[in-house]
Amino acid sequence: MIDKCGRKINYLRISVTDRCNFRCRYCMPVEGVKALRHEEILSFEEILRFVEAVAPLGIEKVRVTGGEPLVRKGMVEFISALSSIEGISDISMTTNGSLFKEVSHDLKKAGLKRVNFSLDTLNPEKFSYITRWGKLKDVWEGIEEALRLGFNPVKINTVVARGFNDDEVEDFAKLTVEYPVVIRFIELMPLGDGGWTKGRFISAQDIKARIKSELLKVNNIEGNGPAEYFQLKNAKGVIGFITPISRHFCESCNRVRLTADGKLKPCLASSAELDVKGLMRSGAGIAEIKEVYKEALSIKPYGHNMSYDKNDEGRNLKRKMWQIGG
Ligand SMILES: Nc1nc2c(ncn2[C@@H]2O[C@H](COP(=O)(O)OP(=O)(O)OP(=O)(O)O)[C@@H](O)[C@H]2O)c(=O)[nH]1
Ligand SMILES: C[S@@+](CC[C@H](N)C(=O)[O-])C[C@H]1O[C@@H](n2cnc3c(N)ncnc32)[C@H](O)[C@@H]1O
Ligand code: SF4
Ligand code: SF4
Repeated sequence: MIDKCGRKINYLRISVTDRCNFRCRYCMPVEGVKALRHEEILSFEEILRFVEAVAPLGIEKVRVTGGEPLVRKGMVEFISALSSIEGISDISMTTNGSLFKEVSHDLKKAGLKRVNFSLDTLNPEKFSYITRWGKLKDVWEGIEEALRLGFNPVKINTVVARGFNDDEVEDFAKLTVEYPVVIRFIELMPLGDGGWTKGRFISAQDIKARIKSELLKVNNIEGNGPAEYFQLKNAKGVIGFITPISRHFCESCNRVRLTADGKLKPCLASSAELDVKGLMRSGAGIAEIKEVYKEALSIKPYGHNMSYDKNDEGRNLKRKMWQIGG
């Protein structure tokens, strides 16, 4: 479907859980996180019913995210069921990668096409610091396994934070010489829940400046993501910059989101949400689900006004990244 701003919406991001086995410092607080109760989150059957309803309205691509999607039991069966829905041609996952290796083969067989790993440092001690207790080795083995199994492309998302990993930008970029991965540097958004804010922000322009090697412009990387791409000479992989703050890409936005607790969100950076769970649990059928989806598109904002300028905490959105499905 085309929304009121003329954008083709074909991408649904589904958060399958608000739980996570990490507590990345820019994302979640270490304590005080009250996880949703089992009955508060959509069952896989409910999510599948929703996808079946919206696929005929133009949703072709589905990304599974969270929280950490792989902490939810039954992911392989869920991916398999998703991939059998008519019209869904691209199923991908965004994961911290720590639990990926052992289920990677089954996920591939079930129909998962692409994986984006989040990895913010290449230093094991810094990795345990940023995630609070994670092991870099687990994630790296997951990435290598994804490459071995032929997931394509394999993307690595790196949120760059001043004073934490801005000294590693060149090292990340150089990974693309040896590995056929897509490294995407992401600007820190004021949607975190860990107290990392304005002082940690670095614009993509400044991130780029930390790469001393020549960057050659590249087009057409598979995926829906809002990034600008480059390549180092003779590299197997590609480098991208995601610029939610310094250069908005909302005019080409193609996505809506379903939260773990069953709210349909037309935009990551808006508190607007429609209650799909309540609707489905009150016995609504496919036609009513379609109507609520159309309503979401009709209120999808043209853009966002997240910024660090108004106050240091950014905007007071009702939900943070881990609760929306970053
Ligand atoms: N402002 C904004 N940022 C987004 C949006 N979607 C994703 N991002 C940012 O981009 C990062 C990467 O997102 P991914 O989950 O890897 O998904 P993607 O970029 O859509 O992925 P591909 O389909 O592989 O291109 C997220 O962690 C966010 O920081 C969005 O709709 N708006
Ligand atoms: C919320 S996580 C959910 C999926 C999974 N747990 C993971 O880490 O990939 C999705 C993405 O959001 C990013 N993210 C979290 N907080 C962010 C923030 N404040 N600004 C920018 N990106 C953020 C993470 O780095 C990760 O790449
Ligand atoms: S970024 Fe992902 S892995 Fe890290 S705390 Fe947030 S949801 Fe968990
Ligand atoms: S901020 Fe909203 S409108 Fe802009 S790209 Fe993200 S979801 Fe789309």
